[in-house]
Amino acid sequence: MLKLEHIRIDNGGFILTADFAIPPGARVAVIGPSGAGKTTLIEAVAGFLPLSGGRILWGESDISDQLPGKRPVAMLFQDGNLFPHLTAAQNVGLGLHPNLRLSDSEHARVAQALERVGLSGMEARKPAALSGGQQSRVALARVLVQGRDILLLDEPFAALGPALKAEMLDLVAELATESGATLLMVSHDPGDARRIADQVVLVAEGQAHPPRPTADLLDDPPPALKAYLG
Ligand SMILES: Nc1ncnc2c1ncn2[C@@H]1O[C@H](COP(=O)(O)OP(=O)(O)OP(=O)(O)O)[C@@H](O)[C@H]1O
Repeated sequence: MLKLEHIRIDNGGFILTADFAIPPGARVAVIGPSGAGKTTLIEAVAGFLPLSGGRILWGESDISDQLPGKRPVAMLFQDGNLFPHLTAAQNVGLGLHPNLRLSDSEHARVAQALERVGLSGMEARKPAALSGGQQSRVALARVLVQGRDILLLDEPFAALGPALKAEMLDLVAELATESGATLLMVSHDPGDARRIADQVVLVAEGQAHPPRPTADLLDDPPPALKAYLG
């Protein structure tokens, strides 16, 4: 269980509060107007932003003061964040060790992760020699190889076309199910939420609201969501 216990985040004067729990293995979409605080919420869970109140718990442990690398989280950024001078395998290996000194079993884990996202045989290619979709797969393999309990995705596939985005979302859902990881995904697109999320956290008016079943919320949106959905 990921518990956000009366948390308060102060992001340069912008204040966001949240008080709810997310069951393990849930797939949660985080939606809301631009500037409402979706990234702020995800970054606080990842440990990139400190709390100014409350606690974040994973199971029984309080992770509020843990450094990002020590938390049970892996984050997939908007642009994938691949290094152009490194191969696909090296970019994935960074998920295990920033210095890329990997043991034999770690090299095997990198190869397995690349295979799982459909990139066998492309280990030695650099990002420039991969398509946009393949680059997204490398970034996803880097998240996967870390084997963390919580996956945080911030608008991960915004740059991809609709068909490719749908394919990547389905792959993320499959991988989360396989590993039992809890997924939190920021998206601007309610269609993404319907596609892979069983619950939705609405971020609006300074608050991240408790998760609600996706169809319930999107079929009968509260005013703040209605205004955003148009
Ligand atoms: N470093 C900062 N200093 C001051 N204010 C900030 C800082 N970073 C973000 N903010 C403000 O915090 C608020 C929330 O930003 P955040 O990026 O979390 O929103 P968002 O919902 O993810 O937006 P978008 O959908 O546009 O990406 C915004 O009003 C933004 O201007």
